[in-house]
Amino acid sequence: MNYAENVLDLIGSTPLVKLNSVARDVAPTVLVKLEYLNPGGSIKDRIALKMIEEAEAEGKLAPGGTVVEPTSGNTGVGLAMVAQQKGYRSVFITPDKVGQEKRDVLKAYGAEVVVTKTSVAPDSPDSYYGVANRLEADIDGAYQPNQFFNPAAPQSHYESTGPEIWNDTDGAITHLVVGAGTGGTVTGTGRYLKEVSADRESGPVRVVVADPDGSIYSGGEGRPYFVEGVGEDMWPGNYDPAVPDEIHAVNDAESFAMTRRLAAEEGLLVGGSSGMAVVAGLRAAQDLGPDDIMVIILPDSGRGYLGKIFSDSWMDTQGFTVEHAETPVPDTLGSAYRDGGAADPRTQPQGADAGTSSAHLLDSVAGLRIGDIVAEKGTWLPDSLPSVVSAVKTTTVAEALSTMNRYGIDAIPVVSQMRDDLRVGEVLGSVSSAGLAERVLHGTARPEDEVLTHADAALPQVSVHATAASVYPVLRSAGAVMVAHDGVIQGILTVHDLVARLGE
Ligand SMILES: N[C@@H](CCSC[C@H](N)C(=O)O)C(=O)O
Repeated sequence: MNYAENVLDLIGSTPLVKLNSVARDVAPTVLVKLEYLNPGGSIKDRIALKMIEEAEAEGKLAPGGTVVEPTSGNTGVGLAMVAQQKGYRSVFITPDKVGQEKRDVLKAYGAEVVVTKTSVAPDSPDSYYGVANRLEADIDGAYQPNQFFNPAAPQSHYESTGPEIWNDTDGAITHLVVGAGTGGTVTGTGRYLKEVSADRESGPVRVVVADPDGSIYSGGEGRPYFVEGVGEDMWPGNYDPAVPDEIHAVNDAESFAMTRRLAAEEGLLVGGSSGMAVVAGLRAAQDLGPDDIMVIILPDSGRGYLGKIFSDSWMDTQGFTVEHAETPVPDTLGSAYRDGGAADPRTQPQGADAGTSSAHLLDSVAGLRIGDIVAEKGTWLPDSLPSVVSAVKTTTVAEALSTMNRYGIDAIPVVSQMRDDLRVGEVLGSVSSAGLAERVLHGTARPEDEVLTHADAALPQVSVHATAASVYPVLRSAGAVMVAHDGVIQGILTVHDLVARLGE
């Protein structure tokens, strides 16, 4: 009989598969390592097991103990699985950019989940690191593996991921491509492969790091991005900068487009960090020849992102372009639609346009593209007016009110920093002149208060690709909407902006 004694025995030994369709324009053989085939669904099972075993061996974790860890999800799943099998309680702290599906998975394993804000500084007590430290101190018998600094994490890749890749390529791998988050995968796997190939005639393995645009590894300031589980806003001890040979910044739009292509063309349902790694790999492969063998690590499955990267409406709302394969409707079906049967899906609004009506909007406005209205608005606004009028979180209620009065705007976003290219993740909420004025008049807000303490939910967000007709119902109830393209806010649209387009 062939079976494992325990699910933990199934961690590792993941296969390599060749990319065909998406890599057809590059010369090297491009192989991907399918880490979603680990039992917890990601590469993080490897570090979870190693960190817990080391903690037990060192007496840091004992029966009755609790595992506490800040995580963007996958390390949490690995730790939850290991903790459950070994009889420990587990508590995970995840930033709010982590999707609900991932949190539900943690709970399914029996873990407890605490959610923190994504847009807080890493050294804030309210960041997911800060809350984890507090819980570790408060819970009796708690142990925080600390994937960002625990040397057992890179060691697990040095002992397993690296040797697996070396053996499965018969020592022929020339390039390793890997996303960096905590830094453990690139440090451990890269270090092993470089060492084992050091004396090779063809030279050592070259390590290519893929990094979300905005993250510090590729020179960013730690600005927010949508891709999950990779990139950083602080330097983790497990990232050894001596290991990478090149680092590529990849933006969310490129990562998500490739993630969808991997599912649609290669049969690989993987997460956004996998799409990001493949974009970086194919970029690096442009300069390589047919004898090169590239291995790209795909960290997790796409099942945790069905409500995001694989949801047309989520993608649309963030302003990402959704490519659709053309599905021809048979002629007979088409004529049935034409003959007054059911509505023809080819002509019905989809995504953001679905389920709304343009009956109450004049034809001259209804069909206008929101992105065009916002761009046009930019051409006649005074130069002094930023494309997105907003209030930085630390400004006062009085200043926010005066900004809205000055520009004649009813509602503005509250942001972490003033930016020309404001990212969706930098929007913390919104304030309206009516709402703030009412609070001041009722004494529940003082003019000198920080505006963030009186912010409401963020303004609704729509895509540049949406039409005025589809956006109008939201606009009418909210008064203003944020218009996004590729995760960046292009401007604010108000009902007045639609009125201004009448008669043009
Ligand atoms: N800063 C990153 C996440 C860091 S790595 C965490 C790890 N992948 C995990 O599963 O916990 C982000 O922006 O998501």
